[in-house]
Amino acid sequence: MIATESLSKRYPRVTALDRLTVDIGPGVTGLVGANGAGKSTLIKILLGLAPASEGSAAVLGHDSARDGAAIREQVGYMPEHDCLPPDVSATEFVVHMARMSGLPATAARERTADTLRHVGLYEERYRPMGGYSTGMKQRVKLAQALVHDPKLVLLDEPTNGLDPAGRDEMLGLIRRVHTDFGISVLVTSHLLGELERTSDHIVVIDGGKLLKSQSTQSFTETTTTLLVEVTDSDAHPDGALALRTALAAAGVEPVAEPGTLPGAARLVVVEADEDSVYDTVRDTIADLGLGMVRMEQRRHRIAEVFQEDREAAAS
Ligand SMILES: Nc1ncnc2c1ncn2[C@@H]1O[C@H](COP(=O)(O)OP(=O)(O)OP(=O)(O)O)[C@@H](O)[C@H]1O
Repeated sequence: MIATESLSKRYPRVTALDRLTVDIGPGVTGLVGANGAGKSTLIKILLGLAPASEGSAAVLGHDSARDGAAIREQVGYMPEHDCLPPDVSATEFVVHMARMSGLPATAARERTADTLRHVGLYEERYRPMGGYSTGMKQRVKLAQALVHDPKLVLLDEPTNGLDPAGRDEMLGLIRRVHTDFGISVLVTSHLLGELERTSDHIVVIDGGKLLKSQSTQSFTETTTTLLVEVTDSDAHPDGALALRTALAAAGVEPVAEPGTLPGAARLVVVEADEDSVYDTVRDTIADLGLGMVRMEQRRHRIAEVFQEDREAAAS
């Protein structure tokens, strides 16, 4: 979908991209980096809206420096900042954007209605956008990126300014852009954890340089930490507590788990550094007469992988 080769962008005072070489395939790719890491600069170069200082970039096989118009025909772009005209409605605006992309009038109106419904805008779509909430504006920006049925969309910080519920809804919508329509997505965020569930692949840049590019799956490899969930029983109304106590007595000391996991209070967490721990856990649960709901190896969360990398670099 996207390939850059030693791509650099230098402004008089700052190097926004520094010899960035990266390949991005189909699916949903998260582009992560702190503010100022160079994400928006990369997107503008890919779209052919800004020239690179050095190196090259190709999108869907087109050279960004030469074929910007061909790229923009097949690619949707959701800019980061608020850029919607306040005095027109979402429908008028998205129809206009569809017409700009070359759709005939009837097709533009039909595609607009479908796309706005897909992003969750209904009756409000006839009202002027000046009165919209941030979440509604982000949805319109997403809709105009999708209306001409692109092969790829570049979404610049689509969750910016949203509350946690709005953020989750937007991330769900982005996932569906790929699963429902087969459109590939490059989505940027300064929050690593946020793209963990949404992306198939993660690219991390820092100071314009490539830090990592790998599948989300390989970021979240399994650990030796074992999560165990058990049922309660009449004899043990708090099954998890009973299991923790019995495991400690059997020489397997449960470890504390940060309360960030869903249902953390109901989970018993042990370090399974030896295979015998699995047997001890199973036998202890059977002896207590509890039901085992699940026993699974915990997966790394991406943020922890980076924490470990940073700690390794520091030591
Ligand atoms: N037109 C410009 N002129 C000068 N410097 C610029 C220009 N555009 C961006 N920069 C600088 O280049 C660096 C990268 O900016 P960029 O907007 O690409 O970062 P970003 O990762 O998208 O961050 P943010 O999310 O804050 O926009 C920053 O230091 C920024 O100040």
